[in-house]
Amino acid sequence: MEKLSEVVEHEEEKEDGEDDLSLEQLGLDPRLVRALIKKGIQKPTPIQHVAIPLILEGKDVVARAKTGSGKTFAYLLPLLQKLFTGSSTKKKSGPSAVVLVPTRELSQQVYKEISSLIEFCRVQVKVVPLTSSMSHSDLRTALAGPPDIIVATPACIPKCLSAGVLQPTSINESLEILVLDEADLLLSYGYEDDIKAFAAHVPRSCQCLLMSATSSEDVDKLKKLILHNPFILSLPEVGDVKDDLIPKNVQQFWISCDARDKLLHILSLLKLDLVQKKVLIFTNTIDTGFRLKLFLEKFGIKSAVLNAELPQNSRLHILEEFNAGLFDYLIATDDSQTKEKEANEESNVDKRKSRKRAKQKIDSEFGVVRGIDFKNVYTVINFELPPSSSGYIHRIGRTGRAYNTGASISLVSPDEMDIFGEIQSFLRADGDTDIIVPFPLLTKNAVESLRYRAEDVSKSVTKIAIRESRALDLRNEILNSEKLKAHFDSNPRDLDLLKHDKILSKKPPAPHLRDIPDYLVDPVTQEASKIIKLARAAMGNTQSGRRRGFKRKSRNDKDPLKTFSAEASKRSRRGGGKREGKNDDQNNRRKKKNSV
Ligand SMILES: Nc1ncnc2c1ncn2[C@@H]1O[C@H](COP(=O)(O)OP(=O)(O)OP(=O)(O)O)[C@@H](O)[C@H]1O
Repeated sequence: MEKLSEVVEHEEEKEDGEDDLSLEQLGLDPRLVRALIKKGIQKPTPIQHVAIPLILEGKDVVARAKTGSGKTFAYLLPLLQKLFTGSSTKKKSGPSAVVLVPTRELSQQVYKEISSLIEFCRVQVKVVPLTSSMSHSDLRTALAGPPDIIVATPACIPKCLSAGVLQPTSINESLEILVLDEADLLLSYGYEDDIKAFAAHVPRSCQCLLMSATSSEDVDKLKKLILHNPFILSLPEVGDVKDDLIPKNVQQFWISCDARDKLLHILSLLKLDLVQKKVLIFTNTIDTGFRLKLFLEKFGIKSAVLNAELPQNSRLHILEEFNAGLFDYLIATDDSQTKEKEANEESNVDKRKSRKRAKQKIDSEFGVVRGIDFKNVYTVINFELPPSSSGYIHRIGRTGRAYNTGASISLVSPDEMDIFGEIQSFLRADGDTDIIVPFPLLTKNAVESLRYRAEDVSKSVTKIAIRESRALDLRNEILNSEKLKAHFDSNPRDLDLLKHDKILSKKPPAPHLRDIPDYLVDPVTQEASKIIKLARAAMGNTQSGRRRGFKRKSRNDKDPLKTFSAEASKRSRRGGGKREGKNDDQNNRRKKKNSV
């Protein structure tokens, strides 16, 4: 039986916030409510509003809601509440709850979220994160006790079972709640057999929850495998938009350019201050990520890279630093398909050696994008389009999380028009106009003014330079990783000292490339950049390191992408700065979209 529409429709009626339920009214324990308030959370998101009472009642739930909609608390809060108030005094031989996630990064993230709630609530609940790379003795130690909650990737559980550190009978006797988080990804990460092996030991009485950002055959498969008679919650946010997969507070833009002009375009966007920080940039291969980093470095733009090749400690640390605002630009290489592509590309260079290297080095439980809660990312840039629409949705979902606003810009070359068309039609409701609109702030003149410098510099970023920097970065990070592991447990403050956005080129950037002289920038772009800076100041975003609270109230009126008018800038144009022909039309379309 699937029970959906009445719950969801009720939720949509409350969009204007008139009769929002408070956290207490959801039936949450006062300790949890206090913990949430300490974390700056005042009221539930729509998915929390619907899911929490059902989960507290003991129902199996499948929750599909867009990226950044607060699905983690939607299952964690009732899960913890059940453990706090659990009536059983019998000593358990196994965990009461298991949370399965597709990647190690997510496992850490969920573990930290649970730990901080437990700490705020001051209750005795033990949670452990497990990864399949842990040794048997580490797993044994972690499971001694036993813990109340295990957070793990699915591959871990069969490993624990076969190593004898977790007994099937203990699971069968103890397990009360099983969560499959990011369920749409669990099977695509190759965990089907692991989940099946585990499912055989899950008792029928166990409450099962399945959370996902998109619906797919994989989600249905998992649903059939694990859940009994669940409530299906699917949350489109706005009634008249087909199925708003990407939060409506994220504006999506694209820029058409040749593949060889992508470096030039991204330079123009960043150097001319046309995007708001923090910025997360996606590439499809690790080499492209390094190419971009080296190129930007030459212009004095420091960035860090994040990819599957880096040691796990470094990856976690890079994420922590970026979230803490220690640097503004992160270049991430994502996607499991990318991993294969990367391995294939390398194998052409030196088949045997490289294949071995690719296999060894690229972590199959790594996911940059999927489910990771990047904090305060305002702009996501697709330097290259991902190979699928769902990849696009997960990437863009790193901005506009919870009640924040954000923007995305995709650089699209002619050979990417097919996948771009697919993404557009995937997002578009029947008869609707395109959701991803041309980016209005970058003029042809602005781009051309930087062409000479960009082309000159891009020639110096050779394949050899890329290979060397990639090796150097890896070496540094392996060293960092060991130091990190040993040191930071006891000296958490020292985390700040270890920077990941270090310059990789041998020479420092030339001063004439670091600063773009005014005469090179046309008046329209100058104005756009000025507005972006003002807006940043008005939004309190001058220091990227400061964590901003979530504000329900829209900040659209201060958002330059919403207020910048082509007409106004034309008036102020002093001789020459001609905008790209399409932009007026684009602005009109954009305004129309924004008024929805
Ligand atoms: N009720 C709330 N009010 C404000 N912020 C919230 C609320 N609930 C969660 N958040 C914050 O919103 C952000 C996104 O939440 P979360 O990671 O759970 O999203 P998600 O739906 O799991 O996204 P994804 O599908 O990308 O994994 C987090 O930083 C979280 O702390």
